[in-house]
Amino acid sequence: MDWTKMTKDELERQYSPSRWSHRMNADAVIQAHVKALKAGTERARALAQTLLNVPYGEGDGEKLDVYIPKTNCLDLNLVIYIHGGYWQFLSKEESGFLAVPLLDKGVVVVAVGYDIAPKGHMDLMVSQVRRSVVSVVQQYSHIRGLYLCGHSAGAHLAAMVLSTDWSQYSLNPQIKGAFLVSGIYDLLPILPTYINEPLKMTEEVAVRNSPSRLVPQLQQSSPGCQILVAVAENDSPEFRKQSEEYYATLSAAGLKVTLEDVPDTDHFSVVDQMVDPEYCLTKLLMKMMNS
Ligand SMILES: N[C@@H](CC(=O)c1ccccc1NC=O)C(=O)O
Repeated sequence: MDWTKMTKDELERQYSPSRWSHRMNADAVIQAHVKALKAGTERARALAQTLLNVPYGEGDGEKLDVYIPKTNCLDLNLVIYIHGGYWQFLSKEESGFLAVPLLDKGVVVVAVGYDIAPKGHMDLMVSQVRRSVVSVVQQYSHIRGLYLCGHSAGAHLAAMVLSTDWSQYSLNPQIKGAFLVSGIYDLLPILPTYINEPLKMTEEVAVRNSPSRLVPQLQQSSPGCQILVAVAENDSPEFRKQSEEYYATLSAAGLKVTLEDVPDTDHFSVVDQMVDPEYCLTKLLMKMMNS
């Protein structure tokens, strides 16, 4: 069904990922997700050489964590991870888990912090993640390749980074690949829902921050970027449609994009399993970096 024909209740159901898990009830699945992210981040902090709370701007929330392989080799790839949580939950403190499988393979992982709502608003969060990428490129200019990975609201923010008009910034980061996991690319359907209560987006804000409408800018800014749009098999029909439609738009624009429908996953397990080096998305990310 077209979202414009849905009631507020139905939209809220479609945009409540925890209600669609086949593993657990809504509260339990979120709890398990946060627990898995925290445990993974703790492991990563033990395994890596870390630089925590590195500022990328003046604001209190404008800090990032760097996870560096202990066996220092030259020619490293770097992945910037942008956490999810509907622009109002989670932080970089539980967002280092992706380093667990990648450190061994000589990949630096950066977990970006940004000001979630109600402190932050959509334009600010988008500006923060863009500036964090510029700052990482300035700091690590010698790296082999720069990649982005984002989950849920973080996939939205990563897609907004790809669609940046860099003429406003001090440099143009060459992003080699982007891993967009269970993202939202059109913000209009969430305007009438509870998700927008702390965000307070107007239609104008939602329109200018919807990656689905910024594909021409992406084509200009990131024409060679390899993009993987991944969605969980058990994501809600609306979430699945968000990924399918964004993939189709990118593909029609001639971009290098693939759609990955990840079997036997829900909105949360689709990303928290990335601590496992044998998980299909972890392998695909490694493959992207080695291609
Ligand atoms: N109300 C949302 C909550 C949610 O999405 C969420 C909550 C805590 C941490 C992460 C979340 N979502 C995505 O990462 C839900 O029903 O799943």
